Amino acid sequence: MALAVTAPVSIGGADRAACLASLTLRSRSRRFKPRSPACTSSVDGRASFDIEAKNLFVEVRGDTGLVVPVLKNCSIRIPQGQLWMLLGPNGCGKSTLLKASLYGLMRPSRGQMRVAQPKSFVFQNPDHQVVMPTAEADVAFGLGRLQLTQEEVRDRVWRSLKAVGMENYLQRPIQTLSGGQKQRVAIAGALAETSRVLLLDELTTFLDETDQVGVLEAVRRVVAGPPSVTSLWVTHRLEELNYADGAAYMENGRVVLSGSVADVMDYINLKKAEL
Ligand SMILES: Nc1ncnc2c1ncn2[C@@H]1O[C@H](COP(=O)(O)OP(=O)(O)OP(=O)(O)O)[C@@H](O)[C@H]1O
Repeated sequence: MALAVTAPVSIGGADRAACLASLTLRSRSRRFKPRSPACTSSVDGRASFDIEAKNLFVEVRGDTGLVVPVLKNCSIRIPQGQLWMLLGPNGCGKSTLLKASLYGLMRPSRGQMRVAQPKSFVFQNPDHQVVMPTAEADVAFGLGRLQLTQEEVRDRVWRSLKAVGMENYLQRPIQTLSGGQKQRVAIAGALAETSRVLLLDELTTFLDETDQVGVLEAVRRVVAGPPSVTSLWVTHRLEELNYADGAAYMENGRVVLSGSVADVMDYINLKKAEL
């Protein structure tokens, strides 16, 4: 069955019922209760979003010097205090959208991007981010520019490492940590800077299954807070959707579907079935 999706939609009704029978991917049992992807969390009852892109365009200059559009009228909204996964085929613009969320890494040419502050980006390869000799020194590194006492720094570092389950590794030389443990140190660094938004780019690419689950569970704990954090995670791994409150799917520079994990899974399975 062909499904033409040109704007953010959710799949429902007869289409959905007809497709469910052919699905091959089912959600594994979840270890947490996802929040409603359409939740409202502000005091006045209106929806509150920590990440919001509206009709965003991003262009880059290609190797030949020509300007290449990468994001084309891309829109997305991530509710406060939720973990959302961003999926889509290679080259559709996922990382670009994440980088556009951090002005400076990639500046939109048109449209609006609003991301709550402070915000942090965690890279795919922790070796590009975790640079100090010990876990403690690395998490403390970003705090140097703040006017904090030594005791405050120590306290923040410990609390941040504890949030990702790494409080027993304070003095551990970085080169002796696994990839997943380094990723958790990188996340702790963002938390120590009291980041309200975490932008996460394929964090588990280089990790085995144990480390993958360790990082996913750490991010879930961090998102739950307190204080709660909002997170957008780019992934190709469908099993990671089981940890998300919501999901968005991109194609050709724009978000074509955004909402519940079940809807995005259904859409991906539909696409697989069409191949
Ligand atoms: N600085 C740049 N110069 C030239 N092309 C770029 C640049 N940045 C991104 N692109 C192109 O924009 C497109 C989208 O790239 P992006 O990395 O955002 O995709 P992606 O969906 O994250 O891909 P993947 O899943 O493979 O990581 C690709 O075709 C990429 O080659």
